[in-house]
Amino acid sequence: MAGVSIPVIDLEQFQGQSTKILEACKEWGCFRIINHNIPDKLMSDMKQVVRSLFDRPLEIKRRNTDVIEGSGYRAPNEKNPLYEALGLYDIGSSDAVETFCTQLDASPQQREIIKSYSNALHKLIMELCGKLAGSMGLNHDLAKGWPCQFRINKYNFTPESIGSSGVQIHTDSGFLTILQEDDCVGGLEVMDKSSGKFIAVDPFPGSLCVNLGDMAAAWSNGQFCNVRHRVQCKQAAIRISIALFLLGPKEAMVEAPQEFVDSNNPRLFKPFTYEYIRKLRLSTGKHAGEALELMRL
Ligand SMILES: O=C(O)CCC(=O)C(=O)O
Ligand SMILES: [Fe+2]
Repeated sequence: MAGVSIPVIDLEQFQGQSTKILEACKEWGCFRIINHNIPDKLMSDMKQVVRSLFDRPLEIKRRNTDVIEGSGYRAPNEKNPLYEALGLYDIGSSDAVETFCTQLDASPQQREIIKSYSNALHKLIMELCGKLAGSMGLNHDLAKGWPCQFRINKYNFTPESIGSSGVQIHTDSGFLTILQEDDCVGGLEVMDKSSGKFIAVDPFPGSLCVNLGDMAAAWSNGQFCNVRHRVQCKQAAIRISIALFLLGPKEAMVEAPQEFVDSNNPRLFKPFTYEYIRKLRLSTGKHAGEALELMRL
């Protein structure tokens, strides 16, 4: 749909925009943030580090093993032949960040950039989640102690691949994702839930894209949209994106607070753990929100 774009939220004006942000969460499940306090230089330095990590030989990338299923290196495969990823669980742990750097032979300078980026993004995602909870009239420390998965993505788009899929349609499994997309190469598309049509999310250098996942839909008793999205190959170029996923409580049940439930808004989902949904998605191969639908009461 030409001319339609996702909402833009100015984080410096957050107080005045809480209605806009809640509307974005409900109608889109995604929005852009500007004035987020992450320096442009840190974002571009990190992108350069990411490119260089992907240029490591395969045997080095393979050292980046899973900590939880799906958290480590993903080589291109039959389903997603253009796509490669490296990852880290949990970015809130400085030991895990050090291990990631060591596995990938990061230089001292690259290590500093990865550490600064991790700290800054971790702080931002926690603050953003707190602000969302606050806008819903609840305690700001909703996500205290929740683990965060970090993933860097590389798409090797070629002239032959134009029009094909880089990453297939999915929802993110966690609560909130902050995505630094490629500042030049587009391809991300989000589904407009009212029309079911995909909308291109074009590059917007300096901003960050926020997606809400399955946990946010469950926690809000279905008020927030777990946005379906995909990446399409639009041009023959390497595309880099950097994603931070705030997952969900480690052990506690995910369920909507009583404030979101009344006779007009009955409880929609059975309580479940984040781990349960993550495993259900992986074991069924259903990644586009169907696992959450199985939890409906
Ligand atoms: O590369 C992108 O822009 C999106 C990546 C994504 O959706 C994901 O890592 O979950
Ligand atoms: Fe995603």
